[in-house]
Amino acid sequence: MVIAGANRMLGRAAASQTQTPPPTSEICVARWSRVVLVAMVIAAAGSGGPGREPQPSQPPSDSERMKSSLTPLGPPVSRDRVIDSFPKWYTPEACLQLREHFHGQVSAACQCRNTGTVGFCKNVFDRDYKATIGVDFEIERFEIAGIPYSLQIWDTAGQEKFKCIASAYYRGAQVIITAFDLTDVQTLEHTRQWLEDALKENEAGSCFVFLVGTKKDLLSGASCQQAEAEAVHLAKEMQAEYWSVSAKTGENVKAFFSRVAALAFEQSVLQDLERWSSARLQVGDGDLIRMEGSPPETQESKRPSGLGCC
Ligand SMILES: Nc1nc2c(ncn2[C@@H]2O[C@H](COP(=O)(O)OP(=O)(O)OP(=O)(O)O)[C@@H](O)[C@H]2O)c(=O)[nH]1
Repeated sequence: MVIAGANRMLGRAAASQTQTPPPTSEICVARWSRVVLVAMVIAAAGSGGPGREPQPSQPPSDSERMKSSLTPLGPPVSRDRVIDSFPKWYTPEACLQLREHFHGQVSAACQCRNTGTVGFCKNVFDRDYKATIGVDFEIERFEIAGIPYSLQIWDTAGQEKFKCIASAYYRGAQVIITAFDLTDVQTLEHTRQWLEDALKENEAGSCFVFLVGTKKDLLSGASCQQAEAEAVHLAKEMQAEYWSVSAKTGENVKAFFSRVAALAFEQSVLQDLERWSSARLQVGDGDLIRMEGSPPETQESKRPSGLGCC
């Protein structure tokens, strides 16, 4: 099954990623989280240290996937990846998070700060369709409320013949994005199956779910409204948040990925705050969320890791 928009949309949004991470001397908290694209689903992620990103050729191991990663402070991210305020939804009818601010605990833990910015993302739209073979992988770096944060984006193939490969990448996703072609309502139906497959591999209620209609540039007026109304209806059933985007014009792409990143970031911080509730948490010099004390004993924390807690 082919859903248009996934790769190219990612290409645009996943931009100038894959820069070499800095040395792991300073550490901040960000949980592994992944975005799985079910034919276009994403999983968000905190980036690991040098050489610690999972390789695109194989699904991440349990330790890579589950451990709370300790993100080194990186070089400044590009200006359009800086998120200072909680990004808004696209459709209030199909949105589970209508609030407009970061969770109070997250705002308190993070000290917003301005950073210098360098560069802009590559802005590519490819009109030729090249099928995803199995899975594509991108890392997109953000700065959210002054804290460096990375999304790992696993774009799984939409074609039926790659289904087995794709499903190996669903587990441990923090965000699931399932996409369809707004100009072909039949593709909307397929999103149910992709979502079901992705949810099977994850704990109930552990993922943010997004339904995304692509090729918005090809529709307007009543036909666009009609397609969106059907999508919003399905999104409500799926307990998903709905977005319409265009990879070609870039409409809503940045806003969408900002929203995904912000929700994933907030959840990561809240989970880490909960896990470390007995420890003292502090934002160090505006650069890092710094933990002191011992985290609760978990299987994760018992695993040997080169990334110690600061
Ligand atoms: N006009 C227009 N074309 C688009 C848009 N998004 C994708 N396309 C085109 O649709 C075709 C398929 O896009 P892909 O993103 O590769 O589709 P996909 O669903 O990811 O495909 P698989 O990864 O193989 O599942 C390509 O020819 C793209 O150029 C869009 O927003 N507008």
